[in-house]
Amino acid sequence: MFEEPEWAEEAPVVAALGHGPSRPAAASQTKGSKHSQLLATLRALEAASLPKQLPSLPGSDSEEEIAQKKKHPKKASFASASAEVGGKRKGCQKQAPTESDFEDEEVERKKKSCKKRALLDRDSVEEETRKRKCQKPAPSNRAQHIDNVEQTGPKAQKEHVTNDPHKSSTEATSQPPHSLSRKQWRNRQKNKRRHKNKFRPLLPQGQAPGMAPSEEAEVPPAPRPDSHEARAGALRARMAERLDGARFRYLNEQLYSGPSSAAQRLFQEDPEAFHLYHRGFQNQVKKWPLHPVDRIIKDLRQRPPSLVVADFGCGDCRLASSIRNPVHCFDLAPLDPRVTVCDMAQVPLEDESVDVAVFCLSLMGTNIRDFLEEANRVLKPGGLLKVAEVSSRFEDVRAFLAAVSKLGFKVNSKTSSSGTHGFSSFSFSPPGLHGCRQAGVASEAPGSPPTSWLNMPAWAPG
Ligand SMILES: C[S@@+](CC[C@H](N)C(=O)[O-])C[C@H]1O[C@@H](n2cnc3c(N)ncnc32)[C@H](O)[C@@H]1O
Repeated sequence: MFEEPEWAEEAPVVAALGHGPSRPAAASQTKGSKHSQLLATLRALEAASLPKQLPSLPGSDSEEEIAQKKKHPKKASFASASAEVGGKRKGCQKQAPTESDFEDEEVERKKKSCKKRALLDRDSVEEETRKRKCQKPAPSNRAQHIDNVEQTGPKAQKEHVTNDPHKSSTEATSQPPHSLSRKQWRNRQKNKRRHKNKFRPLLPQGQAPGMAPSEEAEVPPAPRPDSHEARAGALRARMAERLDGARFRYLNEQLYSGPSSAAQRLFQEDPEAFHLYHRGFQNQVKKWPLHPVDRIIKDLRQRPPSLVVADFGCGDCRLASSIRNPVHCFDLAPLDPRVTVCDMAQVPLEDESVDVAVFCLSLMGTNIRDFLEEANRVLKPGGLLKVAEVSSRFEDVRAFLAAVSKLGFKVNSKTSSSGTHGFSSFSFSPPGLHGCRQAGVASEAPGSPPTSWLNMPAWAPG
């Protein structure tokens, strides 16, 4: 195998052949010496040509080469490094195409192997170079050669990264195991991908499929309309709605079946129940073709806006919001800042201070008479009492009118509609504080319960 130190010793001889001086006196000696020199040079050239071919088979690990490496492990390391790198580069660029002994495929494989080895051997080459530099000065051609090697390193590395996909870091991990055939390995990769996709959560709308897994995990996917989650959500909403409806009916029943003081306590202790009641009430209102308070609003709009109005059981103050008149709003709990929270059996108003008293769907509880007497107290003489209720509550309208008349009120008008959403509206004129009281007291035996004055069935919401 060609070794660079020998080449360095032989090189001057070659140089003398072409450029040395000629002397005729020692012609024969010179001729013989020249002849032997020529032979030596030829041998050197022959020897020099051999190793150049051998590195064109790098990585082939031929028996010969392995044997050489075994014989001179250290030298072989450097020699193979320098010669292989240099030779392989040449082999890759020039020599391989001229090697007719080898198949193209073999040459390609060796080219790749050449690049790999160039990188791997770079370190050992550098190390050996350092050692040699310390031992003796490097010949120019060798130094140049090592320079080439030095250049080959990064270059080879670059090529290694850019041109050799089999050696990229990502692919290196997915190299087929030696025990598997290429086809088996491909199938395995395909299965892995399928498995991965199978358990990947659905991408939310607009999310790119290439998004990083961490991002996918951070953004919870929106459930599809027909998904189990969506159906469960809809079911939960329906159940909650039903539960609210049931609680509304329960509260409604409570308000009608007990005295107003009990209703007041109920909402004081559980303010949320009041809101729930009103949500239920609003749901009922949506089903009605006409809200009775709108009829009262229409009527009051035709009257002077200076009239003072008292709304008993005002709810969300729809009346006060719809007319220009000053309105006193009373209720058991506030849905609006204008509300004065109180039991309407006792409102904080002066006697004979209002022009119009309104009870719209608010004659609830067993002490209706107390409400009407309180209205009579605050109404000015010549004032107006307006009552609107669900028609079904008036089992006997005449009985109702008779009871109210006993309090001193005079019936002005009545309108009634039947059916599920039927309402009855009445308008009364109060006889004045004194007369009302006399009428009320006169009609009832002392100490008798208010329910004995008038029995009105509770409104049962549909
Ligand atoms: C069915 S809502 C009607 C609300 C409003 N008047 C309307 O027509 O939209 C009945 C209202 O009367 C109130 N109410 C019932 N009894 C009451 C009482 N003793 N004192 C004050 N408000 C009462 C209830 O709290 C409820 O807000």
